[in-house]
Amino acid sequence: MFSLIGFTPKLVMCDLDGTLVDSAADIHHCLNLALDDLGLARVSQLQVRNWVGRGASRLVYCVLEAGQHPAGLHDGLLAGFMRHYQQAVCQFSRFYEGVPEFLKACRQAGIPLACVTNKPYAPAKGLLEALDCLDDFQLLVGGDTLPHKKPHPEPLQHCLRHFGTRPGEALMLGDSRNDVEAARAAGVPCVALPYGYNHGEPIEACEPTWIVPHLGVLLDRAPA
Ligand SMILES: O=C(O)COP(=O)(O)O
Ligand SMILES: [Mg+2]
Repeated sequence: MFSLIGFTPKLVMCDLDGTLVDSAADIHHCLNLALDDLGLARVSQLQVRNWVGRGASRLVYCVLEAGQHPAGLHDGLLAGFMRHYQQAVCQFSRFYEGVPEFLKACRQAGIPLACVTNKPYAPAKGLLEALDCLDDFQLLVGGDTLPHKKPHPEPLQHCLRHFGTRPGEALMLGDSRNDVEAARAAGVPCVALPYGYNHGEPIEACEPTWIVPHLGVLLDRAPA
């Protein structure tokens, strides 16, 4: 395990949306239910895929801006979205290729896992629970857990302190510029996945330490 990156990390910090879980269909569905409640036009799943990654509040601002709706609707739409999403966080969401095997391998190797997401804590916990992997993570940091979220290094530094791990001995896994920049600012090497949500920008442009097609590649098995 981990021969591709040349060291065995003492802590693996994982982004959630777009890295472990393809969650855009549920986010899209619940956003549209909240838009319906307010009599506003629906958005497409492609739009949502380009907006996810900076937390729920920013997501709602993107929706309002795209529909040319007044910013004053933000708090109402956010509350509606959170209500719907909390009730139906995992109707369509699925792990990406290699994720269950990767989590299992880390568990078996005794490598602690933290989930570091910009998604608010409550739905992040609900999603991990629904996918039956909450217990794989010794720590969950949501977008509303600390004063700053990614790309600020604070969530990663919080994890490093919690586990007493030095930055260079940890590993960040992510799909977006937020993850790569947070890792860089915290001094943590970063494996990026190219399949997630990066606001339309190729992940190469963010210059992560490594890019792998899926997390199964880190397990040193021959690809299927
Ligand atoms: O919900 C979001 O904004 C994305 O969260 P992520 O940090 O898990 O990609
Ligand atoms: Mg992400």
